[in-house]
Amino acid sequence: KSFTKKSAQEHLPLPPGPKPLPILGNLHQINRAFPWITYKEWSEIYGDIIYSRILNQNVIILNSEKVARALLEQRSSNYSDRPRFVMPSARFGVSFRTPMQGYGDAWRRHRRIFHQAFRPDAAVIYQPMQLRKAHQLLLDLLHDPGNYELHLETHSASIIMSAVYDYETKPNDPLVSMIRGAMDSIIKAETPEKAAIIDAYPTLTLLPAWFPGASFKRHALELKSVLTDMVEIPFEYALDKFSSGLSATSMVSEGLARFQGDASFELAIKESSATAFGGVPHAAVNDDVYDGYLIPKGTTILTNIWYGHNSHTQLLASHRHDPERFFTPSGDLNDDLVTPVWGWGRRICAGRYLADASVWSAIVSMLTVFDFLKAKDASGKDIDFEPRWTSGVASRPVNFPCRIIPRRGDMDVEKLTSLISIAT
Ligand code: HEM
Repeated sequence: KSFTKKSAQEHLPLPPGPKPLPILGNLHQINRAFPWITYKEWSEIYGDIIYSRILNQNVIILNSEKVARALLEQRSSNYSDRPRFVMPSARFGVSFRTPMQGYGDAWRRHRRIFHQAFRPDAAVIYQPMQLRKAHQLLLDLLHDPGNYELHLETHSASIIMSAVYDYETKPNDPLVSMIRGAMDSIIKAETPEKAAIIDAYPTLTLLPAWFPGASFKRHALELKSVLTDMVEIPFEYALDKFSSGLSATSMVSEGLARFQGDASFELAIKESSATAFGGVPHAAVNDDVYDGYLIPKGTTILTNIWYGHNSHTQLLASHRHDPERFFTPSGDLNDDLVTPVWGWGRRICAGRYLADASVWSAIVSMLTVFDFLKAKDASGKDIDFEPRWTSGVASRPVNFPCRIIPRRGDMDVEKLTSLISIAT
């Protein structure tokens, strides 16, 4: 019976998509810096579920929240795997972090550790620390508004370092710089499109690192050493603190206390704690059928979160400043929590409650104290600019000229410090 079902499935069409070339597939048609733009253009022609081929890999792009939910949430057990090579550097043994784990026991251990530390009722423990970090962000912005990008990055890194390792960051912290450097490399270079090229031509990995064109290998080897430091150094710090009985609540101290003596968990705590951020593809475990189309086993599933957002919430583009989108016609808050940012199904972001509270406390604190305005030129006219975005597996706005000025004209560091101490 299962044989008949399988042969019937094999004759089903694949989802619609652009015509592939014999070896390249659709690789040549994809905007490699901003693939989501290509995926959006394809969706206008082919719809919400698109089949494409990158070299020898089947890639299905989900371009709407509806299809993403139908597959990744409602059929979660079939779509909770990760592609074999999410990252090019996985070829060189860089695959210990939670987002890259296949759907199996090691991943389950990682998720348990995250869940214990960051489930909704546990994540509230970190709120006083998050508020303290939001206040530090205000002081940094007041003192040195031109470097706002650095202050925002320091804010999010220092919350993660505190919640995961109970590590208090210092100004210009070397550990934060190291982690920022490693994350930058991952985001820029470790895209699923590049992983597909190396998966199709594994012999490329045999080229010596100095060979022209083998830059990915040089990069992967460098990344391997940076990532090893990123896993070992903060973990050793947290372990020492835990052993001396001095540690406050953190993901590592909670994990060590709970699973002490279980070697597989101790390794999982070390590996999972190095995870700071994910935006990564899913993979289909078995053949599946959706809307009359075949989704073959092993297919890489990419959700175009960017497009999902821009078509989300009554087609109001997320890049427009338009708070009205969160109100009902009668003026009450609607129930839109913009959940697609966290992904879907069993691989949904494991740090979402912590991250949500960090973003919220930082935004409300900044809006209370500052106005964010366009920068002015020498003649006092507003400087207009076209927003630009970084490329890679995650994207953020490129630094743009702006003025961050206190809403109260008499605000200085001393006043702000005293206001903060009254508020806490
Ligand atoms: C605003 C900040 C954040 C955003 C937008 C975000 C978003 C995401 C997204 C989209 C995924 C992929 C979900 C999927 O595959 O469907 C993910 C995975 C993940 N995130 Fe986050 N995340 C954020 C912050 C964090 C933080 C602070 C932590 C940890 C403290 C964290 C831990 C993880 C982990 C462990 C995974 C992998 C889950 C798995 O593969 O099972 N994230 N995140």
